Amino acid sequence: MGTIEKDDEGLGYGSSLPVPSVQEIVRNDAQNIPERYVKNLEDRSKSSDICPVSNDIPIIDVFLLANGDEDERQKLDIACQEWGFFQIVNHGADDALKKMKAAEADFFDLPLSDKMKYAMASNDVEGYGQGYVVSEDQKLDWNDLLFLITSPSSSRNIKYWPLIIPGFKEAIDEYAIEIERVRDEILRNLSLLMGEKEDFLKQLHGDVKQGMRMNYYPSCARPDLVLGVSPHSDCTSITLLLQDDHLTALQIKHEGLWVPVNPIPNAIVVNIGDVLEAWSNGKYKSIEHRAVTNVEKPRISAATFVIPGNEVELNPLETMLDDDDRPAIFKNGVKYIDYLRYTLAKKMEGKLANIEYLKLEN
Ligand SMILES: O=C(O)CCC(=O)C(=O)O
Ligand SMILES: [Fe+2]
Repeated sequence: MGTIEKDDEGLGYGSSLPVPSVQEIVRNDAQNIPERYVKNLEDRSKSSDICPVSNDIPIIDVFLLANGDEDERQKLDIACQEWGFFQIVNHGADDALKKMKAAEADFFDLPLSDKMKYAMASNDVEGYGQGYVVSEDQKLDWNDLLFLITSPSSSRNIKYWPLIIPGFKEAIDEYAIEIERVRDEILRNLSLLMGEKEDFLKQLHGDVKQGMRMNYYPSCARPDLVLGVSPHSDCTSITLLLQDDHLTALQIKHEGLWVPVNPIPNAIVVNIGDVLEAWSNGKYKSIEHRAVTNVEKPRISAATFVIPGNEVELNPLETMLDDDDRPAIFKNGVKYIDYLRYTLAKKMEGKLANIEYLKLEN
């Protein structure tokens, strides 16, 4: 099936102001950190806020889940309640994952003039640029990105796709299919855990889309002053993240401290987004996370966002409610598109500012 060329309406999700490429700033002068990237003192990473051990982040075996292993499903339940983050292994997507990482590295290796051919339009969040830039005086993250809607193929806006890179499209096609398979396995198990039929959550997404945010974090002479990505929760149902096998940079907020997510080679990091928190009436938690930078090497990551259809409502599910023990804490009737637009109109500033929009007043 061919991919349609869209008109200039964009996704209709929102927009982000154009800012310089950080990769280029570092290429021109690696020692100077422009003022716009120097975070306010209270927002910087401090060693006293970082948890010294991070071995507790759950590891889930997808092969066992797919075989109906009840213990593994219970592990998933605990992971989603207590951590909101876990790493998955035995997912069977090793080959696709390697090609995906290589294709992404090829894109950021292109000269700036080539990358700019895929720059975000002024009314869109898809394309090459930065996200969540809403004012000229806001502090910026040490990050460049390429955001693409990858599936269904009818939702792709091919003008943002760097098809000059041999194998780029094939790598994304293959990876997107593998991710859908893994996504469906996780959703199937979560449906059962939520007391629903196994295809329930998949159906609930309506016209589901997948979007991929490919992140490039240049090395930084002063990682203590900047952040790769500011603290945020994802406005997805779930997110599946590929990260560098050797650099620890992702951190999640757990019991008041930042816990580094040590990479496991070939694993995929999965996190619960705000949508699943609302559907589960708060049983499963979307977790605030951020990425820091390092002096030595650039880092790339690729987050696949599972995005429900625009009109899908974020009501807490009946099976997750109980008048006595679990009264509703999330509203009925909020449409996904309204929530997404609300979050994209603000800078990234943690989880609360977003999730409050979905919660009932107490
Ligand atoms: O690069 C990372 O490790 C995190 C990226 C992230 O949180 C995102 O793109 O939403
Ligand atoms: Fe994220």
